[in-house]
Amino acid sequence: MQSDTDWAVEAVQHASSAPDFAIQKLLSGTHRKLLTLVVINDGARVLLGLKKRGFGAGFYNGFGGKVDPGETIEEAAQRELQEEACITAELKDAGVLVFVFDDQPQPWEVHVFTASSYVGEPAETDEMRPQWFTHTDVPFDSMWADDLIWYPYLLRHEYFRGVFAFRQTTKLAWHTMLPPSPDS
Ligand SMILES: Nc1[nH]c(=O)nc2c1ncn2[C@H]1C[C@H](O)[C@@H](COP(=O)(O)OP(=O)(O)OP(=O)(O)O)O1
Repeated sequence: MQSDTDWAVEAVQHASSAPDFAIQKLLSGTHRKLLTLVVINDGARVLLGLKKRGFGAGFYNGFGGKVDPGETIEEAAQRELQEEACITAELKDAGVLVFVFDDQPQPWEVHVFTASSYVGEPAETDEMRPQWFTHTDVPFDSMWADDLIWYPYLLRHEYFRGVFAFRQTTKLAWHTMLPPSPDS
C-alpha cells in the first residue's frame, strides 16, 4: 500500500476555516511521517494501551509507531503490535488520519487498522500497558483529542479519513472528516 493523501491537501484547500499553518504545511509538499495504529475491537470492547514513555506518554492509545525504511505500512503495523502488545492479528484497514502541527515541520500520516481477534496474550511491555475498555467506556479524557471524533467511525466499521490541525502539539485547533474514497 502506498501513501496517497492528496485528499488531505484538497480538504484544507477547500475548507475556509482551516488554519493557515495547516494549509501551508500540507501544501508545502514536506514529506509526511508515516505511522501506524492498531485498535483491537472484539465487538464489545477495544484493547488499548497506556503509553508509558515517549510521544503521548500518559495517554491511552492503540498500538503502533513509525514505519521503518523498507517496510510496508502493514508490516510496520504488525511489528509494532507485536513489540508493544505481544500479539499478532489479521489486520483490516480502518482509516487514515493526517495530523498537522504548528510547532513541527512535518505532517504525520497515521494508518489505522482494526482486528476482531488476535493470536497471543496481550502483555505489558516497556512501552505500553494493555487494558480492555467497553465501547461505552472508552477513556477519551485520557486520549488524544482527535480520538473522540474518529472512534465512532471505527466502532461502526465505517472507513474514515480525517485531517486534524494541532497547536502546541496536543491542542486540537481544527479538523475535517471526509467521506470514504470510491476505491476504499
Ligand atoms: N493525535 C493522535 N491520535 C491518536 O489516536 N494516535 C496518535 C496521534 N498522534 C500519534 N498517534 C499514534 C501514532 C503512533 O501509533 C504513536 C506514535 O508512535 P511512536 O512515537 O510511539 O513511534 P515509535 O513506537 O516508532 O517510537 P519510538 O520507538 O519511541 O521511536 O501514536
